Amino acid sequence: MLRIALPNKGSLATSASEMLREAGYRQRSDSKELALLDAANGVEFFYLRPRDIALYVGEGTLDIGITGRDLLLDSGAKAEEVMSLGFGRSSFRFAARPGVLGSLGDLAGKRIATSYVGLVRRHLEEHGIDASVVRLDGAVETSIQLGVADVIADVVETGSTLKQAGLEIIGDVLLESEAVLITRSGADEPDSFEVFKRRLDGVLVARSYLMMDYDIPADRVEEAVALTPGLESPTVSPLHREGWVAVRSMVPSAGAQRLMDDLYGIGARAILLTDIHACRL
Ligand SMILES: Nc1ncnc2c1ncn2[C@@H]1O[C@H](COP(=O)(O)OP(=O)(O)OP(=O)(O)O)[C@@H](O)[C@H]1O
Ligand SMILES: O=P(O)(O)OC[C@H]1O[C@H](OP(=O)(O)OP(=O)(O)O)[C@H](O)[C@@H]1O
Ligand SMILES: [Mg+2]
Repeated sequence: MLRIALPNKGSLATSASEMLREAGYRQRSDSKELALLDAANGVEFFYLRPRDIALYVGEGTLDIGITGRDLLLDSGAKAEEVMSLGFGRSSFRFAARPGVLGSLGDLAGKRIATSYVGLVRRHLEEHGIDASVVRLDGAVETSIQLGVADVIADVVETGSTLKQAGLEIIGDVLLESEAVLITRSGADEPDSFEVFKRRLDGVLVARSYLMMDYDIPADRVEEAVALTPGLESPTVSPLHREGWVAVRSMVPSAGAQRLMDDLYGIGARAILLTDIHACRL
């Protein structure tokens, strides 16, 4: 039985559950459920605070987990990233009132409020900066207005929270984060982990590719196939109409409309795009 830690609430919870559902696993219907057994697939899910997930996995209490890269690195747990999952993207940044800091060098002697003390301390150490770190649970943007800190270090997604608080970003991104699949560092691969990873991979591919079909004169097929090489190799089948063939190929969703225009331009017709519901490569 593969024991898997999943976010119980917050920014990652819904997307993580959706991804697992798309991969064919049972998911809880009530957000108060703490654990869920999917016996048919040989897995058991435990719904935990995203911040605690790396600890459970690092200690070996649970085999694998889904959490944010920033939370994994902040925790210092003995767990490592196996695969990035393409949702929950954010960046981790310093911010302050305009004019307070010219550059990150001016952080020395300042009070920095954050919920990610591990990340911030490591960054300060690496840059030889002596500043004090104020640990807060959330709403860190308000700490400046309330006089508890001079600078904050926090997750930025759209930037609207910073804007509302009248703060501006300072310096470069400390970390680009997204949801990641994690295991215990150095552990043997748990049973059935390969199948689990392949299923998640299948979801990522199904989300980022479409299936394209078109008909084309046989003498243009090499040109067309160069535009739609597929992942392995496109399927080319004969058509009843003499001198024409049908081509079927997976194409990246991004830019698919442009690709249809280009194919039309070289003589392809009946160009169809369809969703891929699930896949194993
Ligand atoms: N807009 C966002 N706000 C906070 N975290 C985000 C956001 N977008 C993505 N994330 C990611 O979600 C993870 C934090 O999730 P967590 O559930 O702890 O915080 P939260 O979404 O702020 O929830 P809470 O309601 O408990 O404050 C981090 O990996 C973070 O990078
Ligand atoms: O860049 P944005 O799109 O505005 O998102 C980032 C904000 O969202 C999160 O706060 P949340 O609403 O989770 O409140 P919290 O600070 O109490 O965790 C995070 O801590 C930032 O404040
Ligand atoms: Mg939050």
